Amino acid sequence: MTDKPKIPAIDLKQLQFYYQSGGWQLNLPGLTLHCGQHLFVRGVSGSGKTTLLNLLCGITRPVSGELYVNGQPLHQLSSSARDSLRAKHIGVVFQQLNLIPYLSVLDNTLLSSHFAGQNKTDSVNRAKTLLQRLGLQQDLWHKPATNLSVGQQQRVAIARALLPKPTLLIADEPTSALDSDNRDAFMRVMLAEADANGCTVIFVSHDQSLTQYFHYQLDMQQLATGVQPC
Ligand SMILES: Nc1ncnc2c1ncn2[C@@H]1O[C@H](COP(=O)(O)OP(=O)(O)OP(=O)(O)O)[C@@H](O)[C@H]1O
Repeated sequence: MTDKPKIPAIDLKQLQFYYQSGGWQLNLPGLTLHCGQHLFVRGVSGSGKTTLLNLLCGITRPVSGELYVNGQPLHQLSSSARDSLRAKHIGVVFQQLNLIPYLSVLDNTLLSSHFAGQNKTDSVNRAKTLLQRLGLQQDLWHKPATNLSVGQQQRVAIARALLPKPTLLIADEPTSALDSDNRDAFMRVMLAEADANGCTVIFVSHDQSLTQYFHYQLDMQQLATGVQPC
């Protein structure tokens, strides 16, 4: 009996995207990433890194081409179906973090498990453990997110993204405000959590020193010419 072929975590083919205002275009011939692989993406400012992440997590839809995430055809799904897939399976850390200013650190963290439909008591316990491992101690948990420094907010954002144990984690410059000790702790917690849950990671950063943490690295120029990470 032969093994069933494994479904890639990410599989894109001849993907094209441009904004309504025109001018700039993203053309990606192909990219395949398998479950559990961790990819570091770099590129000069304006090369399309954030646009690529928005496509991969279904916030925007490609103009043409095919984009499969865990076998789901994102290029064919409605906006609400893409939102539902993201809530259940994709953890995202946006460059702007998108924390709710008036909610506490703990409630911001819990939002992801709420949208994923997970058990509240289990989620609260796991959220507290994650926050602690990221160096955010109990005295901060009930403060509004806006009372935190940007580096602390970045750690809340990764805790929120990791909480529901996503199958795909997408992070856009999530460590830009962290000092080196907190950045290293952040990377260790993020990747240990990802490995424990078989989660695929796509991580965008300008910080070249972080490439040591990843299985593969690519720049946007390589992606635009169809270079594969393996
Ligand atoms: N909402 C938008 N409408 C029109 N053009 C946009 C929009 N967002 C980005 N762009 C353009 O698309 C291109 C890619 O932008 P994107 O933000 O993806 O780049 P980036 O590599 O993430 O940049 P940075 O490293 O500075 O964050 C740029 O030329 C940018 O001006």
